[in-house]
Amino acid sequence: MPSTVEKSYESSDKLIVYTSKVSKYCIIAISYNRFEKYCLNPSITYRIPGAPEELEMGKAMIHLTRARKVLDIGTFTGASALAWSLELPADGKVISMDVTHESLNKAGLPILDAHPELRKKIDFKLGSAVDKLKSLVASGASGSFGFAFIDADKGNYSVYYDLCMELLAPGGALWDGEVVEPKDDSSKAIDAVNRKAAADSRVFNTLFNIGDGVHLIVKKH
Ligand SMILES: C[S@@+](CC[C@H](N)C(=O)[O-])C[C@H]1O[C@@H](n2cnc3c(N)ncnc32)[C@H](O)[C@@H]1O
Repeated sequence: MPSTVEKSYESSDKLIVYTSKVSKYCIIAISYNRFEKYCLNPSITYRIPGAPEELEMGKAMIHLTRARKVLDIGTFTGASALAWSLELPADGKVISMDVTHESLNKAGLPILDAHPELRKKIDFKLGSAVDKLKSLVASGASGSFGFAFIDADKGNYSVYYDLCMELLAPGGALWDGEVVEPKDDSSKAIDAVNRKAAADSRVFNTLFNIGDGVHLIVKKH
């Protein structure tokens, strides 16, 4: 039987459509539909922004953990970074990283430029996320982040997991953006990090049927 877990904007499932209608997606106020429209362009490699329900759930985690600093691994258009910035206090910071800023420049920055109060909370870093995370560790930032969202190249998920565990404070939440049955190299890499978290006594972990599946991992106190 095919999986019924999918992002709300791709779904015709009545329950998913209903729950997404009832949920209040604050990011829509900041033009989520503009991000979606950009992503419909067939020339875009990564056409998938985080689904609104995933971004809203992440925002709830930022609120619950009272995070002041957030890691956003995989910027793409900037939609997820923007969502986290909405929930952070005025002096909060999102460190968002990507190997390209093409989609950010075309889709996210024009939206953020109209919201300087959000733009100032986001530090967009260009380059390999592994290198950027290692630099943060080297700069003494270990244990200082309250929330991390992993949503980039699947082959590096295990490395991202280890580096985020180092950078997160106890009680911090790690959010791994996709869960699928292991078939190809990407889904096998996601499955491997899911099993790694499940076997890691330093964390609580649970898989949610939200969007196309989300793994929430919380570093224990
Ligand atoms: C699924 S998209 C991210 C979506 C975004 N988080 C959102 O919610 O809109 C994945 C992104 O990861 C980036 N990426 C791929 N490999 C990377 C790497 N080694 N380091 C940093 N970013 C990478 C891609 O360029 C792409 O923009």
